[in-house]
Amino acid sequence: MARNKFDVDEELESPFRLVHFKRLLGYVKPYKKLMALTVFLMLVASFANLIGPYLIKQAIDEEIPSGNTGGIVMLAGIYFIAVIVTGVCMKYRIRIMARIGQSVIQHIRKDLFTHLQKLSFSYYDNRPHGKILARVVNYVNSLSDLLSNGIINLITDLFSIAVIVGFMLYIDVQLTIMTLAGLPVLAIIVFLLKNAQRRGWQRLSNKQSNLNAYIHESINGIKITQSFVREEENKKIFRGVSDSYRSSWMKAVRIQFLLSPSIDNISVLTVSFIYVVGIASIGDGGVTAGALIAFTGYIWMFWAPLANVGNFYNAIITAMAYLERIFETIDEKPTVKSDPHAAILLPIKGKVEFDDVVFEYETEERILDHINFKVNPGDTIALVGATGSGKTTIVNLISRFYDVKNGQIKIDGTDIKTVTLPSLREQMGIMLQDPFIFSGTIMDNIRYGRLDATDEEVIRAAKAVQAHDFIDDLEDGYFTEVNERGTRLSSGQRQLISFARALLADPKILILDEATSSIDTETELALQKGLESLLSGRTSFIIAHRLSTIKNATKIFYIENGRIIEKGTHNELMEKKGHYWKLSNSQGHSIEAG
Ligand SMILES: Nc1ncnc2c1ncn2[C@@H]1O[C@H](COP(=O)(O)OP(=O)(O)OP(=O)(O)O)[C@@H](O)[C@H]1O
Repeated sequence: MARNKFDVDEELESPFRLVHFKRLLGYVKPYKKLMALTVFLMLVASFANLIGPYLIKQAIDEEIPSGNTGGIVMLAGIYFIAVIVTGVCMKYRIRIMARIGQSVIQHIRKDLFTHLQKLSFSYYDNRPHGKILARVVNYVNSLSDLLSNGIINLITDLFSIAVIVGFMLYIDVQLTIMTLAGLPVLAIIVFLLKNAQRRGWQRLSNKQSNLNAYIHESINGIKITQSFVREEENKKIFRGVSDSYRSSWMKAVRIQFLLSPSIDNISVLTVSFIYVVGIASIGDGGVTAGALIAFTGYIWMFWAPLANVGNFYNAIITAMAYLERIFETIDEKPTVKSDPHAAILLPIKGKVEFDDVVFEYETEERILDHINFKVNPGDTIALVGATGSGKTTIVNLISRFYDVKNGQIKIDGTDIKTVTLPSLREQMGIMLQDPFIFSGTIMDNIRYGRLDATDEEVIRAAKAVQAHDFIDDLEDGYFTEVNERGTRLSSGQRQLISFARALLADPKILILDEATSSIDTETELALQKGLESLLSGRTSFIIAHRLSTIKNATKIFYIENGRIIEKGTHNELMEKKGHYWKLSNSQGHSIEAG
């Protein structure tokens, strides 16, 4: 059962977890020298920036009244240098931080992708692929800002706040206390608004993930959509998903735009208040005009870093939710994995045994019920039976795509759970009903399972399965580019390519899951020869609804409700006049009827 459909929001509300934050810092650690340099640059920049109002105060209160032109020029010069220093430091800080941020993101994304490659079928069975995509792309991107700016900004903002308050106290203690008195009120407003803002962004990224999942599903199913003329219905669903994305976007920005004017208003109120109090006290020998101007300058500068600290708090809380999902994926244990003490499966002969195998998917419904059989090397086994009876499940277990619940599967007498997965799967060749074609050339696609094969070996394999002629007819022959899923090829051609791919990989055990279903009778006849060379010397399991393709099998297993209820050669089963005979007759009748 799908854990999360395209229209079900992911849980994105998570508390701050120090362990995740530490893990994130682990990714940043290799860049700690560069980070230290950036902090230094930021501190220099903010100090140079903050000195401005103080210089103005000096000019107004000291140099202008005393008519000291040299002093004024010197202050202007210091100001000019401060501006240049700020600019240069900022430029390098942005450059270094962007580099660190992107490197860290690349590292996290690489870990995610590498791990996704290892996860078992059951993981993919249960999740919309668009949402997995959102984790690798969108969620990781969302960390970018936090990593590029957030952490460093926090340090410099806290530093700026301390320096500003220092300058303010130096200018006038009383005015500073008055300014800071309003601080708790502002903090509460910022906190509340920011909280709402964070929830707004989380809702938005949920909706974006849903949108991703739906678009992904729709692209994959486009042919079915068009053939069932579902475009209008799908448009309605899309409009629904996209409307909720739009409205959550609107809500998020509405809250965001509320914050900035609020802070501006509070700043203006505070500055006005300080002007009133300050001007009233100028005459009484209180603050000087220059001090008042400098002081209000600092007030303006004070709110920005304060709001940034609030921003950081929210950015980190939001990032925590993303990190949680990202680390959850990285930590997801493959349900099927090599045992730590697993041995390498040495080159096999191809004997396969199912010893009282019981199997259930995550739904815990019994799918295979005490399956027993022994297959000798080189045998061809055909699996037949009604749809949903468990044929594909049996062959999936041989490659250990899922683990059995009870019983054992042995290859050449070795329990497949005791050997490493790569050494097992390398000796298997699997061809599915809808063979996957990757973007690239036909040559690349055939070579997919054996990268060291020469061009001549690829061509020989293609010839053996009768694929050479059609490939040769393509405009660039073996070097013709095909797109993902091989949409420019017919399904029969895709199957022939997957036959060649399997032959080239030279597996000892071959699994053909309805692999000949899309090949026309003429091609099939030609293919029989190729298939013979493909099957010879290998143990093969063939699932086919068309019984004509499996008459020559060493043994035929008739599967019903997860059990083998008939076993034997075609002739034996025909004589038995049981289920296989009935199936065979029904196909004969339907052919006659057709
Ligand atoms: N990933 C899965 N999760 C849960 N149940 C599954 C999963 N895959 C298959 N099943 C169920 O297991 C049963 C056997 O499926 P299986 O694909 O092995 O049948 P089959 O005999 O190969 O069918 P067909 O001939 O239609 O391909 C079915 O009832 C199916 O619904």
